[in-house]
Amino acid sequence: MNLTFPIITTAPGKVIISGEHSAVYGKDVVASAVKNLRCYLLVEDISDVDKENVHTTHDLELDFPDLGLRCLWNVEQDLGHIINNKENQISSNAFTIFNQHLSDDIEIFLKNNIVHKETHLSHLHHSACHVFLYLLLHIVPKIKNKRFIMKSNVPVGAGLGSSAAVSVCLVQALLYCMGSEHLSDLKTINDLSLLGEKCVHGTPSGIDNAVATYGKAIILTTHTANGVKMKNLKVMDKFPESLNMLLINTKIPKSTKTLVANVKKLHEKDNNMISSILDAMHKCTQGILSEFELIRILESEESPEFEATVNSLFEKIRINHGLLCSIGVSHPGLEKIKILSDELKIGGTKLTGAGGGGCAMTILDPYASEEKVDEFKCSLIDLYGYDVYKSQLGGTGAYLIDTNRITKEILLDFEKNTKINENTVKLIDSLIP
Ligand SMILES: Nc1ncnc2c1ncn2[C@@H]1O[C@H](COP(=O)(O)OP(=O)(O)O)[C@@H](O)[C@H]1O
Ligand SMILES: C[C@@](O)(CCOP(=O)(O)O)CC(=O)O
Ligand SMILES: [Mg+2]
Repeated sequence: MNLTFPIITTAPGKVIISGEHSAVYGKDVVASAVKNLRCYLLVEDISDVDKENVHTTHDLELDFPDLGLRCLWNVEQDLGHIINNKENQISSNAFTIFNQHLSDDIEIFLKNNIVHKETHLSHLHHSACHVFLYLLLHIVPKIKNKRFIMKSNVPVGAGLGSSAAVSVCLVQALLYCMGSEHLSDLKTINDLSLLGEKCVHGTPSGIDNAVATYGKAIILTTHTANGVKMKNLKVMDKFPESLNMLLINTKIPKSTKTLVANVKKLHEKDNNMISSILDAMHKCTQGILSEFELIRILESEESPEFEATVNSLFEKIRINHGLLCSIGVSHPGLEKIKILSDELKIGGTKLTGAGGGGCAMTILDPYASEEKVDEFKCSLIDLYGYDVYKSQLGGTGAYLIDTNRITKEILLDFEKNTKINENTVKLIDSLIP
């Protein structure tokens, strides 16, 4: 295989319609890719001129400008002790299994090599380096002379799956660097990106990386066969066309790791009570899916039955949010959105993703007036400074753009600018099927 560089890999963010947190405990979950939110990773060769310019002998560069993070490493000098340890070497029959030893060694390396202050940013840096090094050393430890520049339109830590989109982009790019024939094998990409999510928060359900890998909308269910838990992915054909959705970003920072750990503590403290809440969330997800199906059948004519089904959907979304609130994953900033949505009666609102800040979603009532919806949006923007997006659901999952399709314009924007340019996004997106 003739490997040419640069390449770009890209994957979408997601919105969880129902089932966040309960999914970690094997309950049903449904989520969709979001068309206008994607992550982009450029991988290119490091030239000798680049090295002379910074007077180093680095042969690996991580450049994550969204986090203000840049690391230059020399693979042999800095990471050789990790790579050469037999326990960190991944055999081909364990290629998609998480290696705790490797993850622990990376943790020690980062503790000794990255300046640690107890700030939100330094937690983000730590977690981003951990995921990057884990996937790199797991998939292609022999890598040399490559720069990885990651730029994303998925807001970081907002509940829209930025961590999973990052992992999926890294995995597909690393499979390319390895010269793997699994490069476009979505199952391998999905399995390996789950390992990246494990680095971020320990016990991922797999829904975020599945959506970032496969795109579209996905229902993830878990069943037990002979005592072994098995995950089943089902691509959902379509959402009802009569329903529009808003995504509201409070911009309140949160970490999925902390929220998942808090729910775990609660679950350990009162297993019975929390299990019942998780079961109720499972029923909510199943109910929401049935309402969607019925709405799709009924939506061509606005009958009383259609209206009743839409109301029943909103009821389940309300219950789902209440259940999430009861396990402590809401936030006063999210409740403000919920209250305003109830006051103006414009549809069903719930938090989405891990909660504790980040985003809420509102499915708009098709009978709500335009004025009320505008009042809702303007109040959120003007009163609280939130971002409001009209979300377009669906879209392509993991995708690789090869060297011949990367124009000078795209390359220059990646190399020179901190934030990805809107035109570059349009150019790249036009290359995605
Ligand atoms: N643009 C980005 N560049 C590099 N790393 C990123 C980027 N966006 C997200 N990440 C990674 O994802 C982590 C945030 O994940 P998480 O807490 O699960 O929030 P989210 O809800 O956005 O997935 C960050 O700590 C970092 O490791
Ligand atoms: C809380 C959880 O259900 C979703 C987390 O999503 P996000 O990282 O907040 O985008 C965790 C999971 O499913 O792995
Ligand atoms: Mg995440």
